[in-house]
Amino acid sequence: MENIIEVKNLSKTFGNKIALKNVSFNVKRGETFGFLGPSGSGKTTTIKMLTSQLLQTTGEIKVFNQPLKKQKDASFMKRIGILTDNSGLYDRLTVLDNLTLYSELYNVERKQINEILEVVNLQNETKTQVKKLSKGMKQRVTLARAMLHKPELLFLDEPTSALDPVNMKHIHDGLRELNKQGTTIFLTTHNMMEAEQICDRVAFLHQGEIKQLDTPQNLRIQYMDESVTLLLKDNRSIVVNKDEKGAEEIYQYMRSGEVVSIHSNEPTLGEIFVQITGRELA
Ligand SMILES: Nc1ncnc2c1ncn2[C@@H]1O[C@H](COP(=O)(O)OP(=O)(O)OP(=O)(O)O)[C@@H](O)[C@H]1O
Repeated sequence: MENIIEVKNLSKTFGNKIALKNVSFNVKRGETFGFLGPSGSGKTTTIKMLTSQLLQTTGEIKVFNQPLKKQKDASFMKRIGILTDNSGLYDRLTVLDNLTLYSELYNVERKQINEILEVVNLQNETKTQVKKLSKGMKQRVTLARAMLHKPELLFLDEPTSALDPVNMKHIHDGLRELNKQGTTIFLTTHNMMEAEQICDRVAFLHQGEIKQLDTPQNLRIQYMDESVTLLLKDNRSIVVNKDEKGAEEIYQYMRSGEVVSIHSNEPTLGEIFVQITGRELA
């Protein structure tokens, strides 16, 4: 699969503060790629450099097969969508007027606004002024705006940080659908559940460096415990090693008909992150 983003030896320093250290990765066309890291690990800095909002100190970035600096033009901006914390919404305008303004800029059909409003669950707030919305609602309008023109490549910086579980699910469903329709998604998050649910591959960022990069499934297998858990009929659960002795134990429990279920002890992405970096994601 063709790379839509190529990053080689990327670094960024602010004065003597190193925000990003020699980071390299590729994002394939069609995938949802997650950049996971705790606060201050360099996620926003990376998104800003990938979207031409910030210049790198050293390293190369290619987007759509072109070095990035040559592309800061309208045609490039039309191919991407960006959600960052600075919302850029017009506070005194309604939700609908904000999106209409944007749709005119990007030649988006009116019916697409209604579609997107449903994706972000704001179909009943179209006439509400943005200044009267809650933080989570504003985040959803900003997200709607970033997705409205169904960009080839969508950058989302912590897209669901202010959302409750119901709206988070709405957004995840919407992102999956957009991805199915062909949008490549690059998202940052410190929410490992979010990453597990929607990302095809994830990079673990810690203090400006990529510590791991793989599919969630491969990471879970790589860091899997050498044991399995048996749930028995009397509600006991026992942990058995994956060795000859363990096999014998499992055999005995199976023979006596006590086993309800057996499952492997796969760690969550959050647990893997702690194993690698010694600190929590959130
Ligand atoms: N304009 C700036 N000037 C100086 N230092 C900066 C600037 N922007 C970011 N930094 C520093 O770079 C590091 C990475 O910051 P960045 O905002 O990329 O982290 P992040 O992973 O997005 O964190 P968060 O989840 O809190 O948004 C931090 O130590 C931050 O203080």
